[in-house]
Amino acid sequence: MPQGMDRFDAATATPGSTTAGDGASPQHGPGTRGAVWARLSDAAVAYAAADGPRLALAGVNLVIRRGEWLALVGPNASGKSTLGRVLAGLCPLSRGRIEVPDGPDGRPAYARIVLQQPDAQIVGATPWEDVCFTLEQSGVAAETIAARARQALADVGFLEMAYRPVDHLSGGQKQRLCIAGCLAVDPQAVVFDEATALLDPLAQQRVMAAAAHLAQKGAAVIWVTHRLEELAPAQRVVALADGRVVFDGTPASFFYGGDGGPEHTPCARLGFSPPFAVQVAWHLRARGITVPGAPILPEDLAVLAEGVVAR
Ligand SMILES: Nc1ncnc2c1ncn2[C@@H]1O[C@H](COP(=O)(O)OP(=O)(O)OP(=O)(O)O)[C@@H](O)[C@H]1O
Repeated sequence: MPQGMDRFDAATATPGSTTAGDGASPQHGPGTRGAVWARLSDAAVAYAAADGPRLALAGVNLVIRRGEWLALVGPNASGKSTLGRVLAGLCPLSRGRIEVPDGPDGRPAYARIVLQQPDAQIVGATPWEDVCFTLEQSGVAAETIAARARQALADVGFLEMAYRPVDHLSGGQKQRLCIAGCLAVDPQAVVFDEATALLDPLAQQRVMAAAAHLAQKGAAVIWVTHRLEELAPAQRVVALADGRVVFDGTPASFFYGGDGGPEHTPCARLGFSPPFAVQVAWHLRARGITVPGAPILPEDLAVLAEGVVAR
C-alpha cells in the first residue's frame, strides 16, 4: 500500500477519532445516498521540485458523501487536480490519511476519474470492447458483463455507436465513453477533472447529464472546473487556494454570501468573475430590485422574469 494511504477498516474504525469533517465514517456495502464515501484528515501532498519540496495540498480535512455533487474550484495550481488524484488513489499522501470503504472486490473503493484528455483512459478498439474490458478489470461476473455494458452505453446515449471504431469518435464522444465505463462498474465516486474543458456546449450538457445520472445512482461526484456556471448542479462547493480549503458551502453562499455586496462574496474574494446571471442579479439588487433566491444560470433569471410578467 502506498505510504500515507490508509485503507479504511470498518472493524477498527472509531468514528470521531480524527479531526476531519463531522467524524462520520465511510460506509461499506452498496451504500445509500448521504452515506460517507471518503474522509480526508490533514491530507498533504508535497511534490519534489528543483528548489525543494513543493506543497500542493497542505492539510486538507474533508468528508465526502455518496450521491453528493461536490464542485471543486480554485485558481491555477491551487491543488484541485492533486486532490482529485488523491481521491482516485493515484497520488500518495505525504502526510495525513485518506479513508475509503472497500469495494465489492475487497480493494479500496477509490474514485474513478474522467480526465480532460480521455484518450489515455480508453483501451478498447470499440466502445463495446472498452466498456466490457473495464467491467472485466473490475472483477464483474462474466455472465453479467454484456447486460451491464449494454445498459451503461444506453445510459449515455451511445448504444448505436457501440461498434464504431474508437478512432472515429470525437473528444466529447470519448468523454461519454469514459463515463459509460464509470456507470457500468457502479462506482462509489467519480472525479471529473475539467472533463468539459474541451467540449462544445451540447457535449458539455451531455457529460453533465451523465454525471447527474451517476449522482442519482448514489455515487459521489467530484467536479473539478474553472467554469463557474457548472457550479449550478452542485450541492456543495469546495474552493482551494494554495493547497488549502478556503471555502466549503453551497453554490448560493459561494456567489451571494459574505454579507457585503458582490465584491465580498467568497467567489469574488478568490478573484473569480461570477457567471453572467449572478452578475445580473447583483446589478438588479443594486438598483433596489428584489431578486429572490440565488440565480446562477440564465434560466434561473428567466423563471424570475416570468413571475414578474405574470404579475
Ligand atoms: N507531478 C508533479 N510534479 C511536481 N509538481 C507538480 C506535479 N503535479 C502538480 N504539481 C504542482 O502542484 C501544484 C498544484 O497543481 P495541481 O495540478 O494540483 O493544481 P490545479 O489547481 O489542478 O491547477 P490547474 O487549475 O492549473 O489545473 C502546482 O504548483 C503544480 O505545479
